Amino acid sequence: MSVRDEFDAWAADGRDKGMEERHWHTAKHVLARMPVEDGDTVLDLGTGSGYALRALADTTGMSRGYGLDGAPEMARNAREYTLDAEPDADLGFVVGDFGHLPFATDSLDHAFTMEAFYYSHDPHQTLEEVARVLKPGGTFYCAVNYYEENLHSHAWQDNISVDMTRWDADEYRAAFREAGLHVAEQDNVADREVDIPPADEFPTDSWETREAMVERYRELGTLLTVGVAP
Ligand SMILES: C[S@@+](CC[C@H](N)C(=O)[O-])C[C@H]1O[C@@H](n2cnc3c(N)ncnc32)[C@H](O)[C@@H]1O
Repeated sequence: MSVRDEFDAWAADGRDKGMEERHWHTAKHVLARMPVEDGDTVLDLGTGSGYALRALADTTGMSRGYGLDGAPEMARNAREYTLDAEPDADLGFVVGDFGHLPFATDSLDHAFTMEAFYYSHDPHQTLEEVARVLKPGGTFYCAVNYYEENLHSHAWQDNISVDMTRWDADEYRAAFREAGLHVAEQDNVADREVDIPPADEFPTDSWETREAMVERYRELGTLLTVGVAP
């Protein structure tokens, strides 16, 4: 199944909002670290419901944001939610693919992506595209929950028809550098909000042990890699 078919179905049955709720626990900490200044332009790759741009518009002086998504229904929902929110910045949602970013070279100040990068058909090409569209000194905040060290995420591929790339932290750093980005930092951002029941309630439907759930959320959390365009 294509990205379009898979994620249009998610948008149609409300899973875009479900993702937003789950991802917000760590995405908000990543967004708060982005050095967005007044007048900046920000790209959100795989924008889903578009919450990241609306949050940045609320908390920074950014003037323009583009949410790119391969699923037209996701982009349509994001547009609707954004109209309702009446953000201070000019936010637009475009349908496109991570392989060919529809932006001019050296045109964007920052890029963000949450739980989307690893769906790219060619993640190396996507990084080259990000490096191309960022202005010198522009940053790329790349956040993923599906990665090699997070053993608890490995089975996710079985439930989704789009191929997913599972890199470890070293591979992320190496790929960023190969694409010409400097690696400014890499970090695990813990999810401190997901409810973890007391030990005597395990096993649950999803978790054999409390230790495994603690490791997944409180220790591994979201892997963040930050690249800077030279
Ligand atoms: C798991 S969702 C995450 C959405 C949002 N960033 C969030 O945190 O909730 C991944 C999104 O990336 C989009 N996507 C996946 N592969 C893509 C590709 N190759 N090009 C453009 N968008 C893609 C999907 O349509 C989907 O909306």
